[in-house]
Amino acid sequence: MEITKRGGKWNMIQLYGKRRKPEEQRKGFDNSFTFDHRFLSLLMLRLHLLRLSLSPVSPPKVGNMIKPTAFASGLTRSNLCPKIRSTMATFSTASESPKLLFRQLFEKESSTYTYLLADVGHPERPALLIDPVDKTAERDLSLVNDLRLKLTYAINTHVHADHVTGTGIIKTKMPSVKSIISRASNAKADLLVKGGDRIQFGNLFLEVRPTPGHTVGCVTYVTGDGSDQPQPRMAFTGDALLIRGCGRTDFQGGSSEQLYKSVHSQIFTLPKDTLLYPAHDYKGYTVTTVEEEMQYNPRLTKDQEMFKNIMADLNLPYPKMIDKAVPANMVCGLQDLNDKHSEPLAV
Ligand SMILES: N[C@@H](CCC(=O)N[C@@H](CSS)C(=O)NCC(=O)O)C(=O)O
Repeated sequence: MEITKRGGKWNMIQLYGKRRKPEEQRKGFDNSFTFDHRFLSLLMLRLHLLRLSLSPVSPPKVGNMIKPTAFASGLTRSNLCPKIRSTMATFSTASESPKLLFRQLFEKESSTYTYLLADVGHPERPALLIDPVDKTAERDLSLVNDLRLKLTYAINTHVHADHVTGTGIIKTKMPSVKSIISRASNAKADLLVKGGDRIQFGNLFLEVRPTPGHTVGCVTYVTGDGSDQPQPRMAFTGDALLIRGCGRTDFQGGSSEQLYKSVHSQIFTLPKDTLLYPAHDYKGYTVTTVEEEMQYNPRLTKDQEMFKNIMADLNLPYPKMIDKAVPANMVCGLQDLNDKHSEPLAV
């Protein structure tokens, strides 16, 4: 390849190129070869394969699991020739380093945050939504679509009392999406999780931590611990911990004693720089850290007895939608959709 500058423009005379048509030459185009991206791609692929043939062959290791990811998209060992087989395995390692795409989304009527996470380093771009809301489910799906993600899970941190989850609508529009909630919530969903479980999306995962107290089944989802996982870690605390606040404890099996223990044992023990993302904010905050809340949270920095008194004196009115929201969320938002939805739910 030769690169020249003529008339203030750089021109590439490329080995894999295409000569310009005579009429283009007459119009004053440069009469050298034009650059053709298809040929460049071919050249780069050849160089890449040459490089791969010199590197050791091993499938990607994810935690304790060996993932045969080269074969995840319909390719099987039997339909690959031996030479391709070895390069495919190595190729998948190189192309699948986890890379987190993260979006914080807001539903203004209930002041709810929904979170979109995806592994865009994985060829399938698997994604999950945490705490989607019915009113903004279409917006969330349109974003998933725009970003070319494959939505795998719609996850709830708990049975919400102030809004209906978007999980039902999402499952109706995208039946392959699996709903997730904690087993302790006693709600119905495709997958029921408990403390210690991992929710895998591509080569990234969320760890489930039980954080009861606002409701019996509240959990916090934390990004994985490991050098191949996002740093700093991120925790999606639902209503257990709000920025400079916490969830109320006066219904759905709430307990201030339990909430205090949950936050101190499951959230404040995370690394200090862990980013905390709550399910609601009523003051305009978006994110906080473990360190910040351990220092400034006006409720949770107190001792347990004081915390109990603070919570007992909150005197908040019941959420306006509680009578509609709780029954709907006990079936992950599928209450009006069951006739249209044939997939059985696991209890
Ligand atoms: N006004 C809202 C409900 C507000 C509310 O009660 N928020 C809950 C989380 S949603 S159940 C909460 O725990 N708040 C804690 C606090 O200190 O504000 C409505 O009517 O929907």
